[in-house]
Amino acid sequence: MASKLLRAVVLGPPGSGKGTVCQRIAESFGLQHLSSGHFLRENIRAKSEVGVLAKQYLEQGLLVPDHVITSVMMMELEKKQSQHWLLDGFPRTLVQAEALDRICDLDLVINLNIPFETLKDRLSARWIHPASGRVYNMEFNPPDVHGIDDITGEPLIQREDDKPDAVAVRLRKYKEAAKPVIELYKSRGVLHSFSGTETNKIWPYVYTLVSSKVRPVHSKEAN
Ligand SMILES: Nc1nc2c(ncn2[C@@H]2O[C@H](COP(=O)(O)OP(=O)(O)O)[C@@H](O)[C@H]2O)c(=O)[nH]1
Ligand SMILES: Nc1ccn([C@@H]2O[C@H](COP(=O)(O)OP(=O)(O)O)[C@@H](O)[C@H]2O)c(=O)n1
Repeated sequence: MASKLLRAVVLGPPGSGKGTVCQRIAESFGLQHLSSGHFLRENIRAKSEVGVLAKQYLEQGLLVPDHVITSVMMMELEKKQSQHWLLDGFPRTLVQAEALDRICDLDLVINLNIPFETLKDRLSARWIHPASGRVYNMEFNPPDVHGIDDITGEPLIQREDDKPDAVAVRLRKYKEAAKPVIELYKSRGVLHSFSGTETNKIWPYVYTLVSSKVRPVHSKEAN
């Protein structure tokens, strides 16, 4: 078992289950889950300089400029230098992947391949708890009480960019931007792709893969 700190990335289109899989990996292996989308939404809520700039892009389903998201993520990664980490939503373009290259060597890239129709269905039923980034789905993992976060009791919301028009733009943009990133990681031999329509079926394979790099927090098998 390697003792070095894990540097991992989860790639996949909107709705592919990056957040869901990252949350499970973070819980099972005790590593830091860093979601670029969550950081952007936190900045928007706080009306920070980055948030004000990013808002217009997120609302339209567009990617924020590379230098903006890269500087947000570099600041976060600097704070987590001594921990295992897992990136969700970053890098999304080749320029972002090259910036990440300058600060670390990735050990593992998990790529989620999910059919287009499945993505659209999932996003229309996604609800989030904005403060924590916890993700629910009215069919897959509904909250205990409709519209309420299980942990805090606060209201859940639907993301503006999960509305059908923005979803169509996001899915199209994802493909163009992600292709060279996927090619880069494939050529390095760190890319592991998983296809399917159900996270619960993909998860045991992801668990086994991550177990080959980091020790699970609890020594029970994935289920
Ligand atoms: N029906 C269904 N929904 C899922 C499955 N896996 C994840 N979801 C839900 O699909 C939505 C998108 O997943 P999320 O992890 O947020 O994807 P991301 O956009 O790639 O981070 C969320 O509402 C999840 O709860 C699944 O296997 N089946
Ligand atoms: N590297 C990134 C990550 C997110 N984003 C923005 O944040 C939005 C939400 O990203 P996310 O990773 O939370 O969600 P999904 O689009 O994967 O569902 C994206 O649609 C982009 O507008 C970005 O511009 N650049």
